[in-house]
Amino acid sequence: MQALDGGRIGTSTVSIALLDAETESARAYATRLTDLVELEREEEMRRHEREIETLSGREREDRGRALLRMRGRDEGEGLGGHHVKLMREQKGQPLPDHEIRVGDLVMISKTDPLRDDNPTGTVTQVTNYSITASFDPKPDGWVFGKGLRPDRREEVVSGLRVDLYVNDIPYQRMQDALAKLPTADGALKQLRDVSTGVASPAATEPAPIDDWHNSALNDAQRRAVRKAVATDDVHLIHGPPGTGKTTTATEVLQQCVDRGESVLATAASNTAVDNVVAFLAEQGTDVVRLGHPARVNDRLRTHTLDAQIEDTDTHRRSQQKREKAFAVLDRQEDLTAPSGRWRRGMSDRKIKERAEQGRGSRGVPPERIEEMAAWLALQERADALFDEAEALEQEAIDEVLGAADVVCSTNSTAGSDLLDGHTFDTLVIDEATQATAPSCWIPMTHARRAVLVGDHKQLPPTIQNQEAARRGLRHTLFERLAHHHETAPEAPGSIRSLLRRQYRMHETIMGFPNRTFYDGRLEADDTARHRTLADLGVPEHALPADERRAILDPEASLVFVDTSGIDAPEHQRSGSHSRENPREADLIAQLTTALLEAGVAPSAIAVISPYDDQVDRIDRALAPDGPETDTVDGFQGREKEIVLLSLVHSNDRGAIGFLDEPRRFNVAVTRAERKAVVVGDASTVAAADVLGAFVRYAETTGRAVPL
Ligand SMILES: Nc1ncnc2c1ncn2[C@@H]1O[C@H](COP(=O)(O)OP(=O)(O)OP(=O)(O)O)[C@@H](O)[C@H]1O
Repeated sequence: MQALDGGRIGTSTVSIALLDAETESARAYATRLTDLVELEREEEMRRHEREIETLSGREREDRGRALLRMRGRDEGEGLGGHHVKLMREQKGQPLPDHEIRVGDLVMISKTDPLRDDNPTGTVTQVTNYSITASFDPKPDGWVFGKGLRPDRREEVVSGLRVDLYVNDIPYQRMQDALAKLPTADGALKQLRDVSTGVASPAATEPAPIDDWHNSALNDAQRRAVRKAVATDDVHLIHGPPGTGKTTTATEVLQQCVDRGESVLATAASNTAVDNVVAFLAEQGTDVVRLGHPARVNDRLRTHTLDAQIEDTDTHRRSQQKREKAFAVLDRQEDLTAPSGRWRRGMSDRKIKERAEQGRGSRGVPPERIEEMAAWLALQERADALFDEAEALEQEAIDEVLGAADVVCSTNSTAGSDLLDGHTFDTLVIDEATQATAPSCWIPMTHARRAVLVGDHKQLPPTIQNQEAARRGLRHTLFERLAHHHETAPEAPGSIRSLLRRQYRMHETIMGFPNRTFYDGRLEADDTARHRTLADLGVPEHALPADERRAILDPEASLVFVDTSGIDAPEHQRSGSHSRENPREADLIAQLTTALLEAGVAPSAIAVISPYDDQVDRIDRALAPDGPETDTVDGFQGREKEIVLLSLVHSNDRGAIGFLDEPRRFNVAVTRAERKAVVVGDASTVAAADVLGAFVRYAETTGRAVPL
């Protein structure tokens, strides 16, 4: 092989690289991942098809994935094909809430949404009143309401249905990022080769740091920051729940800012990004959060790019230009537009020439021509003003991005046009073990080096297609890097830092995940070890005298409430894939109310459940200004003094659905600081290994309260 290397076969040069079963060439790696992303995309389409089959149009509209009673207007040829504007049949009616966004694929149908020949198009614009999509080829006439009613007097009102078919943008961005890998050079090539195991990470000495933003960091956290800040390519920060991964990542970001670097921080989910933004903002770092303000936590809206742009003078100037443009367009109203009847085939240039000469043309009187020329002049003026407004808007964006210390976004949004051409000195991906490799590559193509933070014992990325999962999409970049460059975290050249001391949970809450998931290597910091509700000044006598007192006892930090003795069956709403348990929801509402009445602040409590429908039910049972409610997946990375968890499942089959993923249960029980109350039916859930072990742990070490 050595003899062959560098030689020629025909016109090709032979290059021999060392590959084993686990290392792939860059091209093979990118191609494989691109194929897996495509499988995911197809799976999403199939899921929409299945939902279209099983739900009525009205039900799908209620979920925001279809729009009924629509009509189409032909907008002519444009970028990407033939444009059609879709609006409610009734003029001027706004669209209901929906999930359809620019870049999504939508399908139009009239009688049967499952017909193979229904046109599909890409959404190019969304307003409160309309969706515009481009189609190639041009859809048939029925889409534009062409045709006559049987009485042949009036145009048919279309009665169209628009269905969300696939949210294409994230897939496109992943594939665009992967497409850059085979021909990458410089920093991206090194990141790629270290990730595929072809190259070794560059050896660096930990950076000396004297000024810490967070002086509370422990030795392991400081070591992790020193190594991350010094790395030339990749560093991994690994730690169980509450060990301060996000805290450490925040320090890494701030140290990089201090060194004058440009910094990008991302995560797969909006919640995780919000979490990083909150940490940074708390420390007074200037952050700008990319992404649609509607998907950003209310408290953090002021950090969004949109909000910050609105505060700039440049944006105000842009708005003024826009207003002027509209005023100019208003003046057109009194003039004759150069449309079919008066234009008579004349080009714009011809109209202007004739107007200058004061001449008419083929039955169009000179005064009409003059009006049309004036109309055209106003149009040009308005167009120029709109262009200037747009340029100023771009300037405002650049201003805000340039002034920010740290840019934060989801992995996917890092692939938006906003960051086109931007390369950041350092990228930090939080909760990287919850992101697929293609998702991480989106921000990685914008970075010189990357710090990945995660814990592979918490929730993995959601993968919809089983084949894609099996063929490797479930292995995250974090895991792959850890695997390729496996050395003890303490070893000098290791690319991995391990955090072990947790600052969140009372030791009884920590005990179960520690023995089940972390081989007993987790230790509780003294500040957290003995924290209970009693420290918050909740007196036992303030609690109700019924069985709730045993459950809410301030000294009991881990309580399992067993509903197997009462009639509390799970339910499934019709058409829903989710689950709910009304009795559990009522019980949780009563427990929460008792806590609030005993003086606990709503902000100290969170109620979580694996199921959306149960969260929704509990949410409705609580007062609007009551505690936060969320799914377990949505609450990953978060913490609260008291967490109530509703397991939901109660059936004769021992079926536990979402809870069959032990990592989801790990996330769920590790959110509480002082008190975790888990409500569930032991006779159902204990059939599963991990949950069975948890019930036994609660009986022996925590507290079990049978109802
Ligand atoms: N060195 C420290 N001293 C005191 N408190 C700390 C320290 N490090 C972290 N904490 C606190 O511990 C809690 C958990 O930290 P953080 O959210 O960063 O952990 P995490 O590892 O990211 O958790 P998760 O895995 O659940 O996302 C936070 O309240 C944080 O302020």
